[in-house]
Amino acid sequence: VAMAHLVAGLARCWCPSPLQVINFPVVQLHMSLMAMRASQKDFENAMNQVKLLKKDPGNEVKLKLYALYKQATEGPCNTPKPGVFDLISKAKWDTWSALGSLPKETARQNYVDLVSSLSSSSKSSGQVEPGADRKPPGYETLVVTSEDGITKIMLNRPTKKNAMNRQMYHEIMLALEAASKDDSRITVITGNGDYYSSGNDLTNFTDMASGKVEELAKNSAILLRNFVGCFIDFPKPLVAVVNGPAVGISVTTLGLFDAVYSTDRATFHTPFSHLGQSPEGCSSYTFPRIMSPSKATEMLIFGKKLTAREACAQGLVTEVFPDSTFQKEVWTRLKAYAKLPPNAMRISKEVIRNKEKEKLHAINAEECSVLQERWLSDECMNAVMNFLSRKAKL
Ligand SMILES: CCCCCCCCCCC/C=C/C(=O)SCCNC(=O)CCNC(=O)[C@H](O)C(C)(C)COP(=O)(O)OP(=O)(O)OC[C@H]1O[C@@H](n2cnc3c(N)ncnc32)[C@H](O)[C@@H]1OP(=O)(O)O
Repeated sequence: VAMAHLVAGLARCWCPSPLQVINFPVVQLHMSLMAMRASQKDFENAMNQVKLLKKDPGNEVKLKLYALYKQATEGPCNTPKPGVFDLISKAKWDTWSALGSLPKETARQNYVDLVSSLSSSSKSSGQVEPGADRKPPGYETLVVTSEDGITKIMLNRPTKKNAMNRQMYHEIMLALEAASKDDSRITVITGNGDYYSSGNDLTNFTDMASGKVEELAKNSAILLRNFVGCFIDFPKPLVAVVNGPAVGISVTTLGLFDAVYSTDRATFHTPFSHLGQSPEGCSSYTFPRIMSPSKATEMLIFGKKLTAREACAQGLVTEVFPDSTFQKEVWTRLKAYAKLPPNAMRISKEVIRNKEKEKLHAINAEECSVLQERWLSDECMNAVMNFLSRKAKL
């Protein structure tokens, strides 16, 4: 966020037009950041402090520490990706790779900052209620609960309209993996607050300021491909409870859900051309099939925003409910569905979806590779800088 503000600040102060922003502030940005970087001594102290932590910081934080340590000591991840079944090594590899080309010095500073925040929260743990430190580790960007046969994954960055930062992409993958194996029968994704999700967090692009943009784009394409792959492969009925407007990737992935229930307050739009980007989430294949090629063009190429009722008429949304009764009606219905025999539901999903899986994985791979190029284009860079410098609302 600090980086985003810096970049936005630079854009406003030094450039009359956002079109000129991309190339030159990077060096100055680097220099000002260098001044506040941690020394090797600070880094070593932080490594010792980690061993003294009284409270287990939880798996997410441990993964983050691991990735930052590796990045600070070895640089970007270039080891082969572990197999899909080696979950722990894969989670470690994913977290490290997601750091892209983050410079070693920045990783060292981030590691020191993270340890320092853990140490201060661990010092104050004497004031919290007894036993609180035995709470199971949770997610930072999600609230995941399981009851009445339903696992609910709630996107939980309401002040950012549930924009998906890198952490959220990783956490959604982990939550889907866990939900696929727990004893729930249906999995639901929904949002906290007034938005379902505003799509990709555009501050994800601020890492571009640290150089090695090609590598960052490549790692982001891998992240996106894995993320969408989890939706393609999800084995149980997956339902979206769209509690408010949805943008970008939160719309395209709806084509991979088994049912989509929406409040009448929601809107659906994919401003890819406005952002110099191209469709993802397999929407280049699912949308023309769901809603006809020309309606898909209006959404995916021209960025037309649909109301919930329009999205329902075009088949993207299963049913629309008045906002005042939305939560009550949808959850009553889902609880009833969750009483159905789980094996029958899972096998029926397999019969419906399995024919398409291979095709969808191929489409996903192609979309990600096209996007990887798009992210490096001037059109995309300029659109993101526009948003970060508050010149455009999409
Ligand atoms: C090489 C790098 C690659 C990057 C990583 C790739 C990973 C995979 C990428 C997958 C491809 C996905 C594509 C998409 O999803 S495209 C869609 C992207 N989303 C947008 O373009 C929406 C942008 N947001 C807006 O237009 C408006 O914020 C919105 C209309 C959603 C709401 O407007 P409103 O006026 O009601 O509210 P605010 O703008 O004041 O928002 C409140 C705060 O939330 C922040 N916000 C909202 N959305 C985003 C977002 N998408 N990214 C970052 N931040 C967001 C907003 O800035 C406000 O923050 P502050 O309070 O701090 O100002």
